[in-house]
Amino acid sequence: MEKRTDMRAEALDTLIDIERNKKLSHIAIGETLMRNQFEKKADRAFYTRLCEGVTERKIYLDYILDHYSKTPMKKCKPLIRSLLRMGAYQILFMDVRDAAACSEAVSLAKKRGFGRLSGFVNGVLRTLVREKENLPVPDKKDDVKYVSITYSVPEWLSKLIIEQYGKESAEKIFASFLEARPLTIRTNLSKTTPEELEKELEEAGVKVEKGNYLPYAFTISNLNYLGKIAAFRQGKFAVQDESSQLAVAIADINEGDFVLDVCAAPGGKTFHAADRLKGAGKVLSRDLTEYKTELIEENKDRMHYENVEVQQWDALEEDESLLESVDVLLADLPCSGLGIMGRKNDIKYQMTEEQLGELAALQRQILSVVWKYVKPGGQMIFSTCTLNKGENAENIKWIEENTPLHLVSIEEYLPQNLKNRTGSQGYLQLIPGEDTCDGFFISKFKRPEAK
Ligand SMILES: C[S@@+](CC[C@H](N)C(=O)[O-])C[C@H]1O[C@@H](n2cnc3c(N)ncnc32)[C@H](O)[C@@H]1O
Repeated sequence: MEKRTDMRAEALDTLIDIERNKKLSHIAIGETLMRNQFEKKADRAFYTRLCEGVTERKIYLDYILDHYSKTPMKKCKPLIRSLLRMGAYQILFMDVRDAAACSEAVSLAKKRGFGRLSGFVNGVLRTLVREKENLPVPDKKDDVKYVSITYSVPEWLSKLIIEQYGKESAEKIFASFLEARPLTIRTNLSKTTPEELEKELEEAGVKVEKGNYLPYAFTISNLNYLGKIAAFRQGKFAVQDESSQLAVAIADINEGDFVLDVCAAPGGKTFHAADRLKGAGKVLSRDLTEYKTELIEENKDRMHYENVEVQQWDALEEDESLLESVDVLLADLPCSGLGIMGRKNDIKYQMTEEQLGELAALQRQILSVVWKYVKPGGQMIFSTCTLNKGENAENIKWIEENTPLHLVSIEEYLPQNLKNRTGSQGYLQLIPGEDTCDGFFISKFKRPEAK
């Protein structure tokens, strides 16, 4: 129990750090884990779940707390607000004794110099415990507000997804983001087989389940650190969602091909492509900054693909030396990331409507430069990890109208459970809640052969 108290104090500091310094939650959490090296797996899990849970359910928690507090959460001091959110999250979503959630919050308030507000914290949380079976429900007649509060998403985002996918799908999408996400991996087929990898991981005590779409994909659990797993250190697998794996699965990559990945960090698709080249051919893997290219280099060091060349290059700048030279162009462009909100809790709070428009425009600017690298008869895979149609459906229309490239069917590359949707038209939108993966958009274009 003493340890748990420490975990709550750590979580409180992290949540304040996120709010005050506008730090990304996974960075703030990662820094604390790195600094403290909590020994017990259960402590780490408790701390992480509390920080992530409070962050992802912030809007809902404030709605509930506002019902039981005389002072609205917006007006509370940051420390008290975070303490109340933490208490409410434990009471409503965690397997923790209610009395412990309340008393630990009160004791933390006192320890941090807010003794005179400890009665207020106690009162709000104890009322919540009493009313827990009788919680307020947002007004169902107002779709946007209802979805926004229930699934903790800003109203503009609730409105956007309802407009683009309908209310029922929007609810499924946002509900799925609140579920635990499994860690998905891709077998590096040039280094091992899926069967051997599965066996090796199980022998190391890792729980392994088959993927839903690709024969070389697995989800893994019951592990401490990836770095402790020999198969990972030896580059036998990469962490990659199946949706992202599908982006390379739909490309025809043949041994000897020249593949260019224009926005590559940390290298998920680069190394998948390299794996398919089986040592013959080359992947030129580019990203904008040194920090990003170093991330690709780190993965290269671990996975040892000699035929991957990493370069710092701004995709907006035309590289004349590459014109009409590339067999397969991977254009996995910067996007709003609305498809991976379940993994990255901050996206929904940090993204804005204006940024959506700016990102779609940036994608077009990059596309207007990079399509020219595709050789006649070559292909371009355009993908994003977003659900926003302005960056997806509208951009593929733009590519067809503004370049000689045209969409080609991807149906034959798709697994049975993704066939008969839009694959024959050359694209697929993967939808969380309906599909068992991140929200992702994939499309395939071909440049006509020279006459
Ligand atoms: C969606 S991520 C790429 C993910 C990667 N393809 C993978 O599978 O691991 C988009 C990347 O585009 C990069 N980027 C943004 N603007 C860029 C530019 N002007 N030139 C090159 N890369 C850029 C970002 O740094 C980011 O790493």
